Amino acid sequence: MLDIQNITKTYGSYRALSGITLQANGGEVFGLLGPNGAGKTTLLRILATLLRPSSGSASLDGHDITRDPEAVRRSVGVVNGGMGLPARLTGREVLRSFATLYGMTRAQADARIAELDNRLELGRTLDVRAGEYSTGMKQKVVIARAVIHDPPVLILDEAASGLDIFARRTLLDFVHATRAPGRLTVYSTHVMSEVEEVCDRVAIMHEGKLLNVSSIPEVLDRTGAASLERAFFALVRPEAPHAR
Ligand SMILES: Nc1ncnc2c1ncn2[C@@H]1O[C@H](COP(=O)(O)OP(=O)(O)OP(=O)(O)O)[C@@H](O)[C@H]1O
Repeated sequence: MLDIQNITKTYGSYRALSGITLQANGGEVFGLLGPNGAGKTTLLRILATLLRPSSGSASLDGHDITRDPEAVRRSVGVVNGGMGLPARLTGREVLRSFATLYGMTRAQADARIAELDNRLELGRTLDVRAGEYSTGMKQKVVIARAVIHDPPVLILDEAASGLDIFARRTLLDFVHATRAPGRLTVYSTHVMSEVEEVCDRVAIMHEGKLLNVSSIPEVLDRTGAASLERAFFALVRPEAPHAR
């Protein structure tokens, strides 16, 4: 479902990604975990065809990111920090306009909005203008907008950032409920507890490099660490005393 082969990205002389190779499968919630600057956003922007890799290749749902970016964009929904909503539109208007862009009829759009209302508890966000939203309301509509066309691949980049515990819970429950054969969610975060809760496997990144890809029990086993946080330190600084 996701196949990344030796992706490198340089900004001038700075190497943000060094030869990333990994695969993720349908049915998985796949975590991307790393501290600020690890390269997670750069990698996800490349997968979403918003940025070109310096070298290497990747395919998503069978579509090559450089040869067939249009097909990749149809197959993927993306949530990242930089997405605004038009202040004068209600949630329903935002979702209907995006549904139209994806070629959906009004009836299809409204059926999908009703389904997403159910799963994301959109509630009054649908009928209130985006300019009046709280952070949690905004993020719910941003997520609904990303998946309005029911893409097989969902990319969430720090999607829980800034959310209160209710909105965070709705998001994590949505991610759980979205897990299905033929569907992949890539969940990027620097928050270990979110990975522990929702991810089947996790890629641990640091300074543009991939340190480990496995399930959480496997990385604990490999490092001899008692928690994911300690496993991270064991991978980054094996000599440090807090690694285990
Ligand atoms: N346009 C750019 N020009 C130069 N350097 C960049 C650019 N975009 C990112 N970088 C650098 O590449 C590195 C990786 O950044 P990236 O945003 O991918 O990391 P991240 O893991 O998503 O971290 P964060 O959680 O802080 O967003 C960082 O050192 C960053 O400063």
